[in-house]
Parts: sequence; C-alpha cells; structure tokens
Amino acid sequence: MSSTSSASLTFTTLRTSVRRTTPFHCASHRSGSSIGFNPLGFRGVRFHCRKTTTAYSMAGIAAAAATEKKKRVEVFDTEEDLAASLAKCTADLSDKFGKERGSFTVVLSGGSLIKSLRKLVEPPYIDSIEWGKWHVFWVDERVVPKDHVDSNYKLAYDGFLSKVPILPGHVYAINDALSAEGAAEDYETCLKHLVKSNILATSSATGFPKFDLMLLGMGPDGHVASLFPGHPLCKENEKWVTFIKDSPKPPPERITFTFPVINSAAYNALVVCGAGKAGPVQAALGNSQNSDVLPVQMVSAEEEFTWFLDKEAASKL
Ligand SMILES: O=C(O)[C@H](O)[C@@H](O)[C@H](O)[C@H](O)COP(=O)(O)O
Repeated sequence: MSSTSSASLTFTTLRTSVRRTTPFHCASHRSGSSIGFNPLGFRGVRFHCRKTTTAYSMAGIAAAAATEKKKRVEVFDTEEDLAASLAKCTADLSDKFGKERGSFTVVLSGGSLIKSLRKLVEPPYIDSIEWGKWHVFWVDERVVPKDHVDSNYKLAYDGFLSKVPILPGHVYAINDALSAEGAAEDYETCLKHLVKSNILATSSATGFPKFDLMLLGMGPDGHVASLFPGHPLCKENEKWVTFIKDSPKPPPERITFTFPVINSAAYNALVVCGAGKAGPVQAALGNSQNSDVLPVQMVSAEEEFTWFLDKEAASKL
C-alpha cells in the first residue's frame, strides 16, 4: 500500500539498546520485499527512499538513536508516503489497544497533522478500524468557540472526525464557554473521571494518565502542544492540563497537556514535514551546537516514540 513498494530502496537501521516488541512497527515496513527487513529487530533510523543513490548523513542521528531507548526515526521521500505509514501505524495500534483494553485513547494536535491523517478515512481503514472503541482528545486547544476558524476541534472535525463513525460522546472537546483557566481545569477533571471509569489508563511509572497514542506536530520553533521554547509551562510537573495566555503562536489563549502527561503516553508519534522545520529536527536528532533545549527535545514515551519525517524536514541530518 505504501510507495515503499518501489523497486530498489535503501534501508539502514542503527542498533539501539532496546529490541522491538510492539506492533507499532508497521507491517508494510516489515515486508522484506519492499524495504529491506531488519533481521535483528532493533529500533533505529529508517530511510524510505525511492532511489538507491539518495545519500543522507547519518552521523548525527546515529548518536541520538544510540543513546535513546524506545525512539525511532522514520524518514519518507514524500508526505504521501508518510501519511500512508502513519495511517497503518495508527490502525495497528487501534487494533492492539482495542483488543487489550476494549478502548483506544487517541490524542490529536492541531496544525498540519490533521491533513496527514487523511488516509484513515479511506479504504481499507475506514472499514476495518473499530471506530466505536476510539476516544479522542486534544493535546492542546485554542480558547475559541468550537466553530471558530482557529479551533483545533473544528480543524479535526472538518478534516477527520466528521468522516468516521466515532461516537460523539467519545470526542472530548474543551468547554468553550469557559476562560482559559476554567477550560484547563474542566478538561483535567474530565480526564480524572475517565481514569476512574478505566477508559483512560494510568502510568504505573508516573501516576499520570497514560494515553494509548498521541499524534503530535511540531512548530518551526521546536514547540509541541502549546509548550513553547523558554516558557515556564515547559517545567510544569504537577498539573495534567494547564493554560497559556501569552502564546507566541496566535491565538494567545490556549490550554495544553503538560510534559508529564505527554511523556506518559504509551506511544508518541511526532509528525514533521517541510524544510522550515529542518532546524529543530537537527537540534533534536542531529549534531547541533545549540545548548538550549527545545520543547520537542523533551518528548518521550513509555513504550515507543517515533518521528515521522519527510525528507525536507530531515534535510539537515
Ligand atoms: O494548536 C496548535 O497550534 C498545535 O497543536 C501546535 O502544537 C501544532 O501542532 C504545531 O504548531 C505544528 O503545527 P503545523 O504542523 O501546522 O506547523
């Protein structure tokens, strides 16, 4: 299904200290015929290329991948290839958690991510995914009415949620009648109820809620969710959900999950496309001299953290 079925492909895997044991690794990537199968099953960096002549510098990512457990970096020739892989991985996790827990808790961000989810609303996934088990949340939301052009709910509804049979009661939008403070508090209370009713798991390692999958984007400044470089909210370590009134990216008022919640997710997928984001990608995965830690460099996950990059975003690696 993915364009990785084109004839000759380069494939490189860097050995890291953790063996793959989970199905987040897409079945399509495992097919030895298309992309070269890593017989050792180690996590690492994969380049999904159409030409054997494509040359990438590996040194920087090698260093990063070798020191971090549970982290994988997937680089795709095109955003189309990336979207196909992202759909397959999401569907695999939906199946896994649907079977294991009877529900699948998925967290969305705003921005270009929603477009990259487009293949989930097409065959085979539109018919094969058990949408009734999905519970949908937002890692961050702008404090605007739900029908406002800036609303992440509206973006997701128009581009994704309205096209799949997820139960309306399983879609957890913010209360847009409240202030930023009120909406953050209300959202955290909602999450606590869902933990009590076992729809949302708890991390035994951290005590924070453990979402099954977070689908994250990254801004050109290296922000994730509404956690911006140098902002004190990056250090919040008690609250589950907090608010910001001075977001450097408009609109200024938002609510956001905190890092302890983001990093307690079972699986985090960070979807990054375009040359405009090559700088922070390099800072996080390559050889960068910058000593300031960007928010994107603070992301991890309990089971697996995968970067989905197109080749423009990976161009400085
Ligand atoms: O509400 C928001 O602004 C987002 O949730 C934000 O964190 C977004 O994911 C990144 O800014 C990437 O956005 P792009 O992919 O559109 O660059």
